[in-house]
This record gives sequence, C-alpha cells and structure tokens, in this order.
Amino acid sequence: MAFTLGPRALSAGYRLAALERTGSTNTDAIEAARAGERGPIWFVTSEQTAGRGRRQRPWIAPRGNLAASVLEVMDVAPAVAATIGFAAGLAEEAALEKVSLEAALRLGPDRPRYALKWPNDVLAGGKKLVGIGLEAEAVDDGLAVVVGIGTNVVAAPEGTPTPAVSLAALGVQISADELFSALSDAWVEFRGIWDNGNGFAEIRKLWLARAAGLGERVAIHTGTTTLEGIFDTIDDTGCLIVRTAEGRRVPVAAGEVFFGPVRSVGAA
Ligand SMILES: O=C(O)CCCC[C@@H]1SC[C@@H]2NC(=O)N[C@@H]21
Repeated sequence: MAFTLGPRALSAGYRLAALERTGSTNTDAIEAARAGERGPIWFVTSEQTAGRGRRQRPWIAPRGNLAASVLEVMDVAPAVAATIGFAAGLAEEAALEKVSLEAALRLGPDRPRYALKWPNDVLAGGKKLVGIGLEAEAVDDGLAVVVGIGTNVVAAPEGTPTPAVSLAALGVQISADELFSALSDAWVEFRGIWDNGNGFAEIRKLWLARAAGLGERVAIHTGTTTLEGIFDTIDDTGCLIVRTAEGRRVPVAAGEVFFGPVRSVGAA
C-alpha cells in the first residue's frame, strides 16, 4: 500500500508504521507496547486480514479501506482512557468533512452528512461508516492505550447489525492514504483538547453537538438485557444516559444502540 506520508509529515512527534498488509493494526500496536514501544505512533494499513471489532466481532475490511491504530503510553486510569474514543470520533468526523469538500460541492443537497453514534461510531446517512475500537494494557510505566479506527473507504461489509456504508458509495472518491493524512492531523487537535481526560468536558460538548439520535427513542442491547427510553445525554464519564418511561435516568457504560422502534435482542 502506498502510504506516502513519511515520519516527517506527521505532526507533533508522531511516528508512522505503514504496513502493506497486516492482521490487525490494534494487535500490532499492543504487541509493540509489550516490546517497549511508548508512542505516540500510528500503525496503518489498507489491507487488514484479521481486524477486531467491539464485542468480540470481526472487523471486515477489504483492500482499500483504512485501518489505523494510534498507540500511546499514558499516565491515566483505565476509566479515563476509555473517554479518548469520543475524541477519536470527533477527529474522524473532522477528517471526513475535510476530504468530502469536493464531493459536497458536487453533490449539493445529496452530500454526505456525518454524525457520531455512541459510543464510538461515525455514521453517514444513518449507516455505519467508521468503527472505533479501544484497547488498553498496563505496562511498566503506565497504560498502553490503543485507539483503532476502521473506515469503509472503498467497500462496506454486508449483514452487519447496523447497516454499513462506504465513502465510495457516498460519492467520495478518495484513497485510504488521503484520509489518513487528514485523520492524523485532526487527531493531534482532538487528542490535544482531550488532554489525558482533563479536557473531556470540552470533548463531551463537541461530541453532543454532533451526536446521532439525541432526544430520540433508543433501545440499548447490553448483551443480556435491552433498555428502552430516550437518549438524554452522555455524562462526564462518557456513559449514555437513558430516560425511561418511568422517568428514571439510567447510565449505560457499554452496549449497542439502536434508534427508533425496538428490535429483538437476537438481531443484535
Ligand atoms: O465498531 C467496531 O466494532 C470497532 C471496529 C474497530 C476496527 C479498527 S480497524 C483498525 C483497528 N484494528 C483492528 O483490528 N480493529 C481496529
């Protein structure tokens, strides 16, 4: 894969490991951390053969899609590290807006519109365009945090719980390389605002302004139960707050969100 960016093209001391093909960039990043790598460093490929999604699902990404994982060893608690995913969603959305400018002018009212779905997806027209998977592991001198971002650049998988879409299908004809260039710049900005969790209040505000389904009906499948209600907000730890029919405000730390009419748990 021709990732043309060299280390000098990345901002703020970030390095780049550009891989022709790999199993999982998240695995590459975690293994590097175990071997002493401290980051910040990107592991990037446009052909990932054993990608890992959330909830033990595979992440299917044919050649041409972007798989990018950024590793950094930090001095933060795991619960704080978990909120970095919101900064990642914002960075990806900003990168998508940048690379979609030409298509937006060409397509006018039919241009792609992006939104952030709790906890870490980016949607286009209600369909999943980007998945973000966080991993963390304690190392000698801190917590190795890996933010893995998968974008459907040329193709989207079929038969997923949330229907998926690709940039190509939306009329945005760009390469994984071009998207990574925009993403790595935007990451520096939003990672900076997040500031090891100190800036999560600002990230939360920015995220809520772009959130899909805010104030609307949601069903959240947690694996064993389904919680229904109105998507009220996210709290200062990143939990989704659901307002139930009885007026309770229930914080949800993990689960899969479905908008609109309730679906059966089996369909998740
Ligand atoms: O929505 C999800 O389930 C999260 C998907 C995360 C996929 C990305 S692609 C880059 C990185 N490498 C992986 O193996 N997973 C993440």
